[in-house]
Amino acid sequence: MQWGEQGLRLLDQRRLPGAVEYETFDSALGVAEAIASMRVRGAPAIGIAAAYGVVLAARQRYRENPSTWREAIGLDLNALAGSRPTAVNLFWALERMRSETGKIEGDPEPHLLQVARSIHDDDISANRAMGEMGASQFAGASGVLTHCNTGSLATGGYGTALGVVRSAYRRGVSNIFATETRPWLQGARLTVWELEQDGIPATLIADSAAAYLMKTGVVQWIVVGADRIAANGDTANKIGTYALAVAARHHGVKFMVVAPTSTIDWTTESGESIRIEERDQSELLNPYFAKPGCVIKAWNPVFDVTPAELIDCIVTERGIVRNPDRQAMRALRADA
Ligand SMILES: CSC[C@H]1O[C@H](OP(=O)(O)O)[C@H](O)[C@@H]1O
Repeated sequence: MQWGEQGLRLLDQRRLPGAVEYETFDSALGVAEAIASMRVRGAPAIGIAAAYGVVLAARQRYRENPSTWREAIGLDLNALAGSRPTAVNLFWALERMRSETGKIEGDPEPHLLQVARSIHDDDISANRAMGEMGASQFAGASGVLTHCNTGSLATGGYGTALGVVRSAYRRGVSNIFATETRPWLQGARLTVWELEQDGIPATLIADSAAAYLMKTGVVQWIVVGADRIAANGDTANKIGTYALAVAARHHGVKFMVVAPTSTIDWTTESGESIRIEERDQSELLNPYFAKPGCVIKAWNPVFDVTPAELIDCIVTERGIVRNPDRQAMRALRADA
């Protein structure tokens, strides 16, 4: 993701790994569509893209009418907020940008661009810090399994859970596994592509092979990202994460969530209240079944919620919470 004079340049993640194709977006509505269509995806990356989308909105509305741009960008903010429902980073970034608008005199673009860039840069710094903190928990471990894509493609850079994997590899963890992560294949298309680009050896497995892999004893940790963490530590993440946590607990494998504190939603008491995005059934069903009157349908929730009691630790840039619950999570609050 790169900002330039023409706007926001995004890598179309739907085309990876076979094609590396970029597109530049010059409007907030364009960025909203890029998020909704998953050209750009991953909770932190969605938030950062939305922040740049607010810059584009302010640029456009200020040019239209310097006196009413603050009111006019409301429609753009709503479009960005409506792009995807689960990742709280999107709403955190939009509120962060909106809160700046009252401070601005004259052309809003320079000020808002500076804030968007700081959100981007802070995310990369947080990821590098979390990478080291998370990897420091792997003492004695030789194998780790990760789910979905939580790398540079899903963040401002380096990654959350995949950042921990990158740091752990440098510390000698050599058995790295990635699930394919059906149906959108973030693991099979994006995670192993990122690791190949880094020259980091890894093994792709079918989602359905994960429990069997844990039974072999070759992995000691599961490390995943998050889209929304509730105040009690319940964590919404890519569909399949909950099953991994259940199998991990059964097999004595440790379970780590890695996410910046912008992923924690303090207004949501528990995972029961987290809205789970359901995407079109065409992302799951073979085109053969896309015919009038077909009796076969698909249910395509793309996130699930892992209860805090199945999570051994949550790694954030503000520190690590072990055995998360409501009380333990309070240490991560900004006012803690
Ligand atoms: C650090 S990415 C967090 C999170 O976002 C991914 O979802 P999606 O690919 O649908 O945007 C996945 O749940 C990752 O774990």
